[in-house]
Amino acid sequence: MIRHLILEDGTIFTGQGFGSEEDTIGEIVFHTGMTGYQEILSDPSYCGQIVTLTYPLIGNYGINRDDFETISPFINGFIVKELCEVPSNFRSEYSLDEYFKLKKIPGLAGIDTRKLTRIIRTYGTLKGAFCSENADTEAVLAKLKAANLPTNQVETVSTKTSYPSPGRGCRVALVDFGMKHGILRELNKRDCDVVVVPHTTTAEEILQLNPDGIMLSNGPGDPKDVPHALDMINGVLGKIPLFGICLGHQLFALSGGANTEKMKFGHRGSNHPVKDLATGKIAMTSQNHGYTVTLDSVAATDLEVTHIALNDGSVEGLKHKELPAFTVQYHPEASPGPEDANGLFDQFIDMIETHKKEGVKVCQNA
Ligand SMILES: NC(=O)CC[C@H](N)C(=O)O
Repeated sequence: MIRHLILEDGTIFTGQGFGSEEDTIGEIVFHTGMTGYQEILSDPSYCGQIVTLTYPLIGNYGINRDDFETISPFINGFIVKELCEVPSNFRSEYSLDEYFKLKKIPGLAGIDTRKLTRIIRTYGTLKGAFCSENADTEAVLAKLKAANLPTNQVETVSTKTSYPSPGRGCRVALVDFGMKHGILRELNKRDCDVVVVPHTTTAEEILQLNPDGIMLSNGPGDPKDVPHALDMINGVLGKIPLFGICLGHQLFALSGGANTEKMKFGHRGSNHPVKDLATGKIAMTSQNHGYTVTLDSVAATDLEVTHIALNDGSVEGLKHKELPAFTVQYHPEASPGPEDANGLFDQFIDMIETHKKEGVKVCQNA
């Protein structure tokens, strides 16, 4: 099946459709990782977006049972240069084409993804639409230009009810704004007694769980679309240690009085160097974000910038100057990507232990 991709600037790419035959629209973003397409396509932070991969051959190890970051993907489309139709890996259960048919996600293969990426890098992230060979491209373009991108993605991807992921260690309330399973895996690995709660949970409801710490997950969209989380964050701040990742980091910044803004084309890849300003150490990090904390807005708050991106100097980490709370813009859980920053989960557990020793809270296994 021949399929077109139409960009809002009028560019038309024509390639081979795969997966579902549905026509979708979405914000087009590119990811530069060489591997990890299964984790990328199932990361809820891409909700509503069409993801293109810059690595030229995708699908060669298929889709397996173990590497999902959520149960069902929320992406609106996937674009690759060359699609591997016959995957070869002992874990593979589906080809990308079979999997996308099952999940009703349209794909496009055989277009020049370098050209597409250069357009995004030049003009910034733009809207795009998939349509069939026979569609009236002028009409699709007009519809695309008029279309508003959704603003309720956190509502779409967050759990509707709380659920436990039991352990014998510290109890962590994990606020699900569109949580990647990798975060839960890292907490479970450290034997945390996790309770995953919906994004609408209030500070009182969280404190009633008697947690030793709180984690703010990653998630899709603009952090300013989640204003209800700011009161919750301020309500628990200082009472229990806090760790936030990506959207969680941006919400922490907003709750502390700093600002966020949309980036031209964001950071999505597996090799973004980030500098820890306290130690001077550089970590290679996994990233997926289109918004960032505005550097100049942090100075007037009680927050401090702890990490910066070496590629563009943007804010990559924050901490509260006095209270036990820190956040990062990148993904210490990796999946996909390097695990250089994995120790941040241990830092969080250490922070909880220290907080407990100070007599504020007694942990189950203390
Ligand atoms: N992975 C994330 O949590 C992304 C955060 C936010 N949706 C952004 O694009 O910046």
